[in-house]
Amino acid sequence: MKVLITGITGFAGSHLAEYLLSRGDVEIYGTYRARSRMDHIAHIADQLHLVECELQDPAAVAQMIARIKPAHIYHLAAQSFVPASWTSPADTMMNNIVSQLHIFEAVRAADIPCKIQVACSSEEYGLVYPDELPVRETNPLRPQSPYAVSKIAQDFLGYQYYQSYGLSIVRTRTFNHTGPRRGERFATSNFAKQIAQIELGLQPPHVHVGNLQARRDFTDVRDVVKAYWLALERGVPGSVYNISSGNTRTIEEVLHTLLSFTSAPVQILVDPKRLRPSDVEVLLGDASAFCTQTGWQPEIPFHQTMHDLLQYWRDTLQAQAGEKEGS
Ligand SMILES: Nc1nc2c(ncn2[C@@H]2O[C@H](COP(=O)(O)OP(=O)(O)O[C@H]3O[C@H](CO)[C@@H](O)[C@H](O)[C@@H]3O)[C@@H](O)[C@H]2O)c(=O)[nH]1
Repeated sequence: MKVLITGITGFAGSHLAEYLLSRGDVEIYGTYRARSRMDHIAHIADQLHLVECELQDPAAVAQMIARIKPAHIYHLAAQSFVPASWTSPADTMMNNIVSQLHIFEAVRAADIPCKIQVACSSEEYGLVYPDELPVRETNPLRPQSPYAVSKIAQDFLGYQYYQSYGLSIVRTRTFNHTGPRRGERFATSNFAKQIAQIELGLQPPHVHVGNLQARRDFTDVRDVVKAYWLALERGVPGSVYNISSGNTRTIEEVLHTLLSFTSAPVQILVDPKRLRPSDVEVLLGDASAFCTQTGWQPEIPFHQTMHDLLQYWRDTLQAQAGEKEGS
């Protein structure tokens, strides 16, 4: 079976490719852009069919889908960093909404029996009241960022293309996920990188942070990509599913978990530039609909995820230092 992963060079895309390869029953195609970095997939690149494709170009997308004729599309490519959606809101809308429209239109034009997973987000819930927790798929959406609005548009377009044209679309509203290869701008990875830099003497012993009071529901990316596979194998087309762990913790707790793995003395400094115009205060998801439908359960404990993320940064920084010495 041919599967297509948009954004295969990214964080979730690279983990999904690894997971699908471990299953051994699929032929994997993946899109990247001219400026994409290949580090996350370099170790498996010879087992993938990589296709350069700008998803904002409708003709390129149509040609690519008509040629590959994938049975599954995992649409993971996106502008996924919430703060960037305030500095470049139009770019976020184009990347997230328009690219997805091009994929849907290309599948319609190719007239192929293709299942599509749309990567939506818990950010869509935005402002959630205490009596609404844990949040279910039926909760009102009260977005707190342009990014959240873009994900609501992706989500509702998925619903509408299913209703209007019968496209076999499953929407996943994934709560925060992290692990090795997480982009360094995101809180967990940013803190882990800073700690690893402090250990190596590459930065003074200060960890710079933003809003530590926000609460998030974290799942390991390696569990999340299994959920994406199950979403298309066992999910009901037209449906939307939360993917979450059912646990919430403050960002301060996340930081202290990471700090528990180091003996480096560290001072925590709040950087006002890291605060957002409006931040989602609390996210805690109810994934029971997805678990019941697909049998999915998150397996990797949060401590393990944080440990592996810190180790990822230690290894990455040491490798970079080795390269500099060698050159
Ligand atoms: N990035 C960042 N966030 C910080 C920092 N300090 C505190 N935070 C807080 O940590 C929380 C998590 O921020 P991010 O890791 O940037 O993730 P996010 O905004 O919750 O968005 C992530 O999860 C969404 C699902 O809910 C995803 O859709 C999105 O793409 C992203 O992965 C936010 O409340 C943010 O204000 C910091 O130094 N950097």
